[in-house]
Amino acid sequence: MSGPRPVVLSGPSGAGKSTLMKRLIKDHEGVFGFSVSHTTRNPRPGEEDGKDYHYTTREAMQEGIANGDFIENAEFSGNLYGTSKAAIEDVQAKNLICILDVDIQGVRRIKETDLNPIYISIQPPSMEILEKRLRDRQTETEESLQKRLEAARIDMELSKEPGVFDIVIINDDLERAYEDLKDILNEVSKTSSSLPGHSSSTNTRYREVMYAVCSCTRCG
Ligand SMILES: Nc1nc2c(ncn2[C@@H]2O[C@H](COP(=O)(O)OP(=O)(O)O)[C@@H](O)[C@H]2O)c(=O)[nH]1
Ligand SMILES: Nc1ncnc2c1ncn2[C@@H]1O[C@H](COP(=O)(O)OP(=O)(O)O)[C@@H](O)[C@H]1O
Repeated sequence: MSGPRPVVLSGPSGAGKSTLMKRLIKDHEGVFGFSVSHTTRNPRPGEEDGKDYHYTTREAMQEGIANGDFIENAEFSGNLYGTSKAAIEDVQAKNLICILDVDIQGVRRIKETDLNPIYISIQPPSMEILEKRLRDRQTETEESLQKRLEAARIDMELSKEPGVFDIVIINDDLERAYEDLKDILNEVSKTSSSLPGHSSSTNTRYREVMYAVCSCTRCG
């Protein structure tokens, strides 16, 4: 795939991915674009078709998957979700950095493609805080909340495996997490425009991250 490297945001439902991503896109107009996924779940109040998701039926989505329209798809909490090729092409055609919000299954499937994104995991400080945030959000029934918590436990374990993510951000304090996300993406954009630029970073933590995501011969 050509153009700037896409960014995959993953992590448990309720970790704060949408909150961080929406803010990032709003604060950097003309820089980032969201890959609008398809889903069979119902829209929540305030969500817009074509903006938050393409809301569809299982039959239509399965047909699209069979046609090869999706780069990845997964079942999550009783619904189908997937990233269409068109969703990514729409963003890349505008020369924006494509941001994808996918679950851990999506991360694994994207790794089998040639998309070559940066993989960032957004994690909650604890299961207790995650549950509180999901309850306070008031978007889930008790049943879907329990399914999300079960998926979150699995996600939090798998995310610890080395090599799955380039970086993990703990979303405890929202401002701090947002600053971390911006700093990381800043470093990524610097290094992709002028390689090798990593050693110019004075921040040890980000330097380590950049060595992890870089494919240049100096760092590889
Ligand atoms: N694999 C995959 N996962 C997706 C996609 N779109 C959203 N998801 C994930 O599906 C899960 C549920 O998303 P959603 O229903 O919006 O609930 P929320 O995460 O609690 O706001 C989240 O983990 C998302 O990251 C997609 O296109 N592919
Ligand atoms: N750092 C934070 N502190 C407190 N509440 C948060 C924080 N980050 C997100 N939230 C809230 O937690 C809920 C889940 O966040 P959301 O962005 O919807 O998560 P996700 O997209 O990962 O499912 C939302 O109601 C959001 O306002």
